[in-house]
Amino acid sequence: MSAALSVRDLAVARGGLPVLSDLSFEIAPGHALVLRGPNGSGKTTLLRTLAGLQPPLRGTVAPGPGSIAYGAHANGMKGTLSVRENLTFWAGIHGQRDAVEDAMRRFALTALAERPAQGLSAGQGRRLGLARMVLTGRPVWLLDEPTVSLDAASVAGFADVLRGHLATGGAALVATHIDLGIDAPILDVGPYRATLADLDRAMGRDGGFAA
Ligand SMILES: Nc1ncnc2c1ncn2[C@@H]1O[C@H](COP(=O)(O)OP(=O)(O)OP(=O)(O)O)[C@@H](O)[C@H]1O
Repeated sequence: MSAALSVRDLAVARGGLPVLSDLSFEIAPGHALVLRGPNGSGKTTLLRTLAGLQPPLRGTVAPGPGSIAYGAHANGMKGTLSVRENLTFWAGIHGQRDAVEDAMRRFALTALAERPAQGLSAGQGRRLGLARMVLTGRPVWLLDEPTVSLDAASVAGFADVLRGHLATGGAALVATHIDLGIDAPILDVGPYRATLADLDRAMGRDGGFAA
């Protein structure tokens, strides 16, 4: 079976500076991979690159961004529109309008359906962002600290949704510091930290000693 996500010899940069290099991994359909590494080690940069939000320095990512749903933030929601209106809009873009009520139920948003998005708490907004991601209907989820601001019940609810996604052949790459109770290997980005040689390469220098 072909990989849901295949990354080959990837190098990524932030602000023009190489952050990670020589990364290769695959995620099979039905599987998740947990991203770990200290603050500033490049997890977000990697996820943004995989999502097609910024170009890689080198390497390949397959499939393209059209198969990938990124994020867990409520960014981009219309603050004056209600939770239901926002989700209906996003679901419509992805041909998933029939799935809106179920997504609201799964993220405990039904009671908040008529609430303007700008009136949500941080955790409620996070649940709205996760519901929007689910409504893309895309097979590969890239999640950047999805449980930040979530209470214990919401973390458990999210883990259930993620398990359901994997059970139906979806895949996920999740940067998280907490144990989601998902059976997934861990990819520590520490060993892939970019070197001075990567910086030289990115700046078009040969990295050798000056004569
Ligand atoms: N907007 C930016 N412009 C330039 N450099 C940035 C920017 N955001 C982050 N960086 C730098 O890029 C590097 C990688 O940051 P990144 O956010 O990918 O790490 P992270 O592993 O996700 O960190 P955290 O665990 O704190 O979320 C860090 O050195 C960081 O300081």
